[in-house]
Amino acid sequence: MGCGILKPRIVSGHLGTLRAQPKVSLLLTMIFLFTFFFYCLSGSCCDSQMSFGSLRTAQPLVPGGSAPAEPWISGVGKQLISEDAHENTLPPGDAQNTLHPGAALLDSLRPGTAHAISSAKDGAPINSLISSNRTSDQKWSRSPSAISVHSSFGSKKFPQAIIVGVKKGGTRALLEFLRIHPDVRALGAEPHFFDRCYDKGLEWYRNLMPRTLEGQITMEKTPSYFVTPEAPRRIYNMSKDTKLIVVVRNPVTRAISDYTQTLSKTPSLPTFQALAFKNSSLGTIDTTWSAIRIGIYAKHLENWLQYFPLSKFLFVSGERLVSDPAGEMGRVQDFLGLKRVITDKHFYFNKTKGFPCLKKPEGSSKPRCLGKSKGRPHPDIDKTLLLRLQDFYRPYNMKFYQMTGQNFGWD
Ligand SMILES: Nc1ncnc2c1ncn2[C@@H]1O[C@H](COP(=O)(O)OS(=O)(=O)O)[C@@H](OP(=O)(O)O)[C@H]1O
Repeated sequence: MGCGILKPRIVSGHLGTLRAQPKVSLLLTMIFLFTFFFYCLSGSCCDSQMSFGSLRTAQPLVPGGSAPAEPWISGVGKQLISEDAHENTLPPGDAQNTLHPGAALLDSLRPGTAHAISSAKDGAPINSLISSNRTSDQKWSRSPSAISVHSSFGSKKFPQAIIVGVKKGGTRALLEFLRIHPDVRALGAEPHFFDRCYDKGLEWYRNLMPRTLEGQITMEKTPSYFVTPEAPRRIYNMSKDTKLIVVVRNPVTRAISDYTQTLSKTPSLPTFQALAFKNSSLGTIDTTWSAIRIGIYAKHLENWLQYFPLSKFLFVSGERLVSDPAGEMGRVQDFLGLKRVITDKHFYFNKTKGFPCLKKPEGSSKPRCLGKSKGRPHPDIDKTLLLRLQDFYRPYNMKFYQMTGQNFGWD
């Protein structure tokens, strides 16, 4: 029985409208398909998938502000990244069991998910991503080009640029700002390879990296590298061409920020004054306390300069990263040889947060500020004590300005 018999039956049917029905439904289908096609072309299609994904990880708003309070590091990622340098760490013990085999497994078995995981802002344990729906959430939270291109192609390379310091300088903000650049692919978590995990070997390290295409830069940030005596030599041995970015901030404010972070975890911590001075009066400053020692930038830089020439460094002002993020990002992009894509239009100042935030962070269409652990209120420190610390740092700051050829205006 062919189509010929069916056709006359419909035509000869007593309901004349039957003849029109297939055409109408065909027309409606066409209209629907065209509408959907153009909807997708405009990008709205991905947005809807994005919001579907993000619905699962509801993000509260900053009180009184327009941006969500959640950090850019969202979802499962928060397990590793959300808090601070300490918590941004891939625990040395866990790292090999979770990241390396997991990443390898994903690369070989599920290329479509490898990108989402390796580029997760958080460096969430790979195992948890494999076994949860998060994988697909993360996948859909990205633009389609990112999914199809990055996930299946490219290769894992050693980072060509590393944010090596300094702790509490603004390193997270810098990395998250950089991540919106299409030619930057960065590991979200701090791998701590050159300080704590070096014995895992370079291949382990490379395997942590997100895949990159030709022309893209692989990056990571671990602020403790700057004060690790072995780090310069180890990085040099990986590649003497590595570009090194150091975000520096007034060492007095940095020390207080460091203290504030520890205090948030250990409320019984002695006062800042008790820790900063050897005999609790405003006597000798205790340079064995890491919060103080880290801020002697000139000393740490001397060690680095034994391996790398100054031209391999970019010193970013932590203060300007807050007051003029676009300007500072311009310098960073130039240093990395990138097209100036990140500009003023990517930032807005969130009054509630008191910091610049991104209008569209990587992988999201919504504005986002850094999390609660960034921009914490600092405890009040006695003015005399502050002046004493400022005096202490002054000669080191001067030396640092001289070495870098930049005046950061801390004095
Ligand atoms: N845009 C934006 N949003 C929030 N916070 C910002 C931003 N830019 C710089 N900062 C400053 O970054 C400080 C934290 O520095 P790090 O990210 O280097 O800290 S860490 O070492 O990774 O823990 C953090 O220090 P605290 O203010 O002491 O919390 C901030 O002052």
